[in-house]
Amino acid sequence: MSLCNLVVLIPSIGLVVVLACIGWWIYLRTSSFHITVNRIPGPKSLPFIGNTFEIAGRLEDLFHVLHEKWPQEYGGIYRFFVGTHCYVLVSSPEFMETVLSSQKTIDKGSSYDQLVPWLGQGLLISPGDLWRSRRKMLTPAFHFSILSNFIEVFNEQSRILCGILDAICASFAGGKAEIDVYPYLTKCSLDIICEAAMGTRINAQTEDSDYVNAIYRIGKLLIEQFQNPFMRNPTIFSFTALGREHDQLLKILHGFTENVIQNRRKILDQKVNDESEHGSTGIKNRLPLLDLLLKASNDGKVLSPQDIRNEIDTFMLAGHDTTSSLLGWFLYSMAANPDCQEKVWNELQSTFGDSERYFKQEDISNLKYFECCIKETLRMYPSVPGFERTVVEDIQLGNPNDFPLLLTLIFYSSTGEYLVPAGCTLGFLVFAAHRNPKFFPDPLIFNPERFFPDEAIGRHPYAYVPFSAGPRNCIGQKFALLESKTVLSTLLRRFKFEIAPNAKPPILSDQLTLKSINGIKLLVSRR
Ligand code: HEM
Repeated sequence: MSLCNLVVLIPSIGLVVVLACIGWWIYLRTSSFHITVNRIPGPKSLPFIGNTFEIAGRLEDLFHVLHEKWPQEYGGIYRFFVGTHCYVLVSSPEFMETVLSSQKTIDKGSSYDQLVPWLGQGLLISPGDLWRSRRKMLTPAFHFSILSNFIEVFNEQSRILCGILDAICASFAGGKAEIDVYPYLTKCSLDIICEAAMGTRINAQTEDSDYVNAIYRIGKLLIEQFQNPFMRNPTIFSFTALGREHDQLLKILHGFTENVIQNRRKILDQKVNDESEHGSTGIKNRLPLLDLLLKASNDGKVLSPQDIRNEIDTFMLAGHDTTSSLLGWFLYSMAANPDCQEKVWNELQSTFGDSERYFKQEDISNLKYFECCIKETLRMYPSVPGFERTVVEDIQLGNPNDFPLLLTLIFYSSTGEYLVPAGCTLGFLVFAAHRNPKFFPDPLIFNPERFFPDEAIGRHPYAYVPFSAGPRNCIGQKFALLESKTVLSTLLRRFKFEIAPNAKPPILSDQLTLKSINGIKLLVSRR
């Protein structure tokens, strides 16, 4: 290209950029969408780029900006832009209630798209009517009477975990081991959900398996993909090494689930034949989820084999990563608050004494302080620190009719009333909400007494939402709590947990669930 051409080209490009910026500036100031969203407080944003630079970078920085810095600067609602897309994030209980209790804001946000190749349209991400019919179909699988069948699995796997920790402690001088407890807890909850959802033992705690390694790896890979905006484009992603690895992992994960489903279908068919000829086969009725799906499938007419696989894969993810997070943060909280650990230990002693017996559902009523410690852990370290919905119809947050019309028009945003227009993504900042000093004074202090019945009276019901709330809340809440109580009580009866003298505080990040980037390293010893 000649010098003469360059002399013409460079100013032309400059002119186009300037004109585009002016056009964008005029659009921002005149479009009703932007006038409406800009009434919501939030950081200043650049044309086309929005606030992308402020949230780019390390996971821990992103977490800090979204859950701590901006809520402190702007309060219970703020907006920002990634490129030209508007996100409105809420942590005020009043706004959470309006949205979460509505049947209109059911569809998930675009951040979940990355999970589609693995989970398809499983319950966690399915939209509108599809979600409604699946939720109705799956709810009976979580009935109280069915959950009690699983307590044996919870106890068995807790014992295996204790055996592993025992052996590790014994290998350290003085019987006190310094370990990152997180991987052990993850494998325990993987074993539990696998048996509960699929009726299959993967022995994640004791054996190496391609399936377990693939589940581990895909969680990390999805975070790597999320961190790179280019990789979020499926076409670009498919040409990268990470994209190819992703496809390999999906082959392993889908292949495993399909195999289990086929085997279970054969067993069920066999069971029906045997029962019609000889009465019950005596096979334990411990597999409501997969059985329920297979029975509901009506030979593929209602649920295709892929639909069933999607639901099972969804439960494998939603049912293990969340619980491991709770187990890990609970042990950390106990180690960091030895007085609370002693109180829980005393309560366990008076319930179990020195007996090695299994945890039973009836024990729960004797373990009130322990239960408050679990609730307080989920307050300070909610396993799901944030989640999203797509706004398909404009939503009014608050009620402007409570205010005189003129006042509302002039001071729209300062009255605390906002309109969130269709097209935005609404995010729920559970972590920020749980650390709001208005509802939880001294929020950084671990204080289980906040959940004593007298203390909790009058607290806004949406100030504490670890399992979300409203129609699209966590379907596995009761399962998760029963599992956690079994595993944690078994661990605390046998072991003491302490913070290692030179341990660095955990670095928080949202990696599908709330995780510590530097693990959860504790000193573990036998009681
Ligand atoms: C401490 C443990 C757990 C926590 C804190 C938790 C929290 C949550 C939250 C906040 C949501 C809503 C997410 C959103 O709207 O995007 C959710 C949804 C869900 N959870 Fe859990 N969860 C836990 C354990 C479990 C377990 C053990 C299972 C399965 C056995 C499970 C299955 C699901 C499913 C399938 C959904 C989607 C429900 C729907 O959209 O209808 N969760 N969970």
